Amino acid sequence: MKTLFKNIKQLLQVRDSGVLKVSGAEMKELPSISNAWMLVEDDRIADFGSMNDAYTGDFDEAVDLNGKMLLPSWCDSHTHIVYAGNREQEFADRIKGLTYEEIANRGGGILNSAETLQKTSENELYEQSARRLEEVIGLGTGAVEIKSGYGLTEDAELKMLRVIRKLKENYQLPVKATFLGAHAIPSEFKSEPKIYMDLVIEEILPEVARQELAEYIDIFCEKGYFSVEDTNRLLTEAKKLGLKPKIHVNQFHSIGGIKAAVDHGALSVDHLEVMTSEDLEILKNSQTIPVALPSCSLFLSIPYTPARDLIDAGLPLALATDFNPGSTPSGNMNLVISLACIKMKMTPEEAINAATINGAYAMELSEEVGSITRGKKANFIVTKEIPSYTFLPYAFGTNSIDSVYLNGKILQHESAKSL
Ligand SMILES: N=CN[C@@H](CCC(=O)O)C(=O)O
Ligand SMILES: [Zn+2]
Repeated sequence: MKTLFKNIKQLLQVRDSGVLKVSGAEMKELPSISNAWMLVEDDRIADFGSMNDAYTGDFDEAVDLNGKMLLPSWCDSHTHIVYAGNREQEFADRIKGLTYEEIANRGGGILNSAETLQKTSENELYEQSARRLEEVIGLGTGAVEIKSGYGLTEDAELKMLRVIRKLKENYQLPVKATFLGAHAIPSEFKSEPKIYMDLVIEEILPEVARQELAEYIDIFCEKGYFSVEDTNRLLTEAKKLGLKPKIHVNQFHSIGGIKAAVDHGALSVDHLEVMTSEDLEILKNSQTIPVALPSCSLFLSIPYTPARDLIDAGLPLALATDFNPGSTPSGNMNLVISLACIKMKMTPEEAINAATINGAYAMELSEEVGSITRGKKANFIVTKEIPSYTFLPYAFGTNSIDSVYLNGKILQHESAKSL
């Protein structure tokens, strides 16, 4: 099946194969073709060019995109989409003056979500999570990473990871799974946190690896959660089982998590709201990609990741949602790119690069998705008629998406199932 998309106002993020991420000043460039065509053959991008050099080959169907733009789907490399229930009561409590930390200290926060998830059946958890996944696909996400970490017992962590596996099987977008058993210390281990780490490392992790339920390992390396020593221990063991680190660091404090991550060859370090110059230097000498989560900063009123410092130091940067019930109850990558521009002073080109090709890199998917490249998966967004691509982050809160495609097929009725 060959479909020709013609009269595309602008075809965005056009790259040769081999560009797996963009760093520093490269992020200012968003290669594009104005007045373009693109040919999709089955589930792949087959070819593209300028309408001035029109496509003359055969095709089965033509779609006229007069005035509309086409860009690769968003690649959301950090989410916690699989969770049960919500935490809107904590939201109201924070408005009244309690802090995120105070709520966590009185047994709320991650432990609150874990209690709910433990009581929720696997089927119900799947149904709630599938609804969220369908919502974000409709918002233009075409590849996603999903973490466990709201189970905090062997049974509940494995339940979460089985739900992620089922989402992978049932939905037509690449899904990567991350084991985040070290997300918070359950209350029963409060006085002996080491025993919980022993459980995660000696019991749960080997089972996750045996059942091949996750590609990545994560830990919340933060004061009051897990130490650098815990991080080193976990990452050492996970590596032996073939799980690469993508870890939560520097959300509230810089305690040495970035160094530990880089020492263990982490694929990404995520959050980074609090950065020291030493942290920046360590990243400059590494292959680890920083990931910023601006919707979390908005929701918790905490600092934004210093994107300018990172990019101006020549580093790559990816943007992701962090979709979760506590710190970011939103999986909207369109809002993420707006916040990146408005609050982090990223240019529209930098934000779109960070949310597409660099997001794909942060999931080891940039040979498959993240740019308009011959041979890549035809996962893309068609915009409404908009004046320029800058309109996407500029018109924050506006839905500028006309339609989304996964594997060359248009999403019907808000559902990406069984395309
Ligand atoms: N910071 C750690 N984990 C999540 C939030 C967890 C929660 O509050 O439920 C995050 O990435 O923001
Ligand atoms: Zn997170």
